[in-house]
Amino acid sequence: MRGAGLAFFRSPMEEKLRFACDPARGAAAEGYGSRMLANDDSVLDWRDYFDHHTLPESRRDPTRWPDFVPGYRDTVVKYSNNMKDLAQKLLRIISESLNLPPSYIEEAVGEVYQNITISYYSPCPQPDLALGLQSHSDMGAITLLIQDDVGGLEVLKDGMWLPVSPLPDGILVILADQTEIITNGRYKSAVHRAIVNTDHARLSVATFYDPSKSQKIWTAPQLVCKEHPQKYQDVIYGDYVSSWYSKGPEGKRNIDALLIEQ
Ligand SMILES: O=C(O)CCC(=O)C(=O)O
Ligand SMILES: [Fe+2]
Repeated sequence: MRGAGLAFFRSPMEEKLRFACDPARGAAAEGYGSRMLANDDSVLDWRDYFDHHTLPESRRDPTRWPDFVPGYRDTVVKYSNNMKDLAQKLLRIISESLNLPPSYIEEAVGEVYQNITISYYSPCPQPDLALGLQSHSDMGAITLLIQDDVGGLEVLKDGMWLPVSPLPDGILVILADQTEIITNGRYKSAVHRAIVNTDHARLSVATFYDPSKSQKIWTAPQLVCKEHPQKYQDVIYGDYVSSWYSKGPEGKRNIDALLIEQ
């Protein structure tokens, strides 16, 4: 999967632009895009990406993906199916760890909407003025990330940014906001960002396991008690996503807007 991505990003711009995302389709459009320019004057995102809509199969149209890298489309389809299985296994383990029925979180999320985003961060002449990808938490249920050996991902822990050592053969699990809501905060979504450097390009592939826009997400009643009052309001996932796109992450967790005053 990383090889396919790298071959794409190293291809001539005119080839890549044949698969550019359509800005008219909004921020969630599929295809090749670039955030090398700031949309305001504060933070620069120094990142090229390719976003694939992979599940449910009705959204999956491999003709929208590169045709000039041999094996690209088959690789993405295979990877999509494998990552779905792995994400579901992990959600089962998480459910069981909380004494919920194994399929609890999977069912609470409903039909999976999976997107796969390859990010390519080229070397940046002034890394102190830019971020590869600004601070955010992922909005869906769970994200599986693979990366090369360059490093650049950081997670926020106790107010400090900690670098994540890149494990080129590992799959990094990033819990996302809906899992935090369903588990009443027992599992927390991770605030993370990507930084860039002057010398090395970096490639990562994030596979997002998200609910459908119409799915209602609520906290498992089994996890609400006197010691653990309900933390978050119920939310329709589509409304959650729109509020992120209208306000932007700005380093603050989108999920905090749902906090119930205790
Ligand atoms: O490039 C990375 O390591 C992070 C990517 C990421 O967080 C995302 O696409 O949501
Ligand atoms: Fe992320």
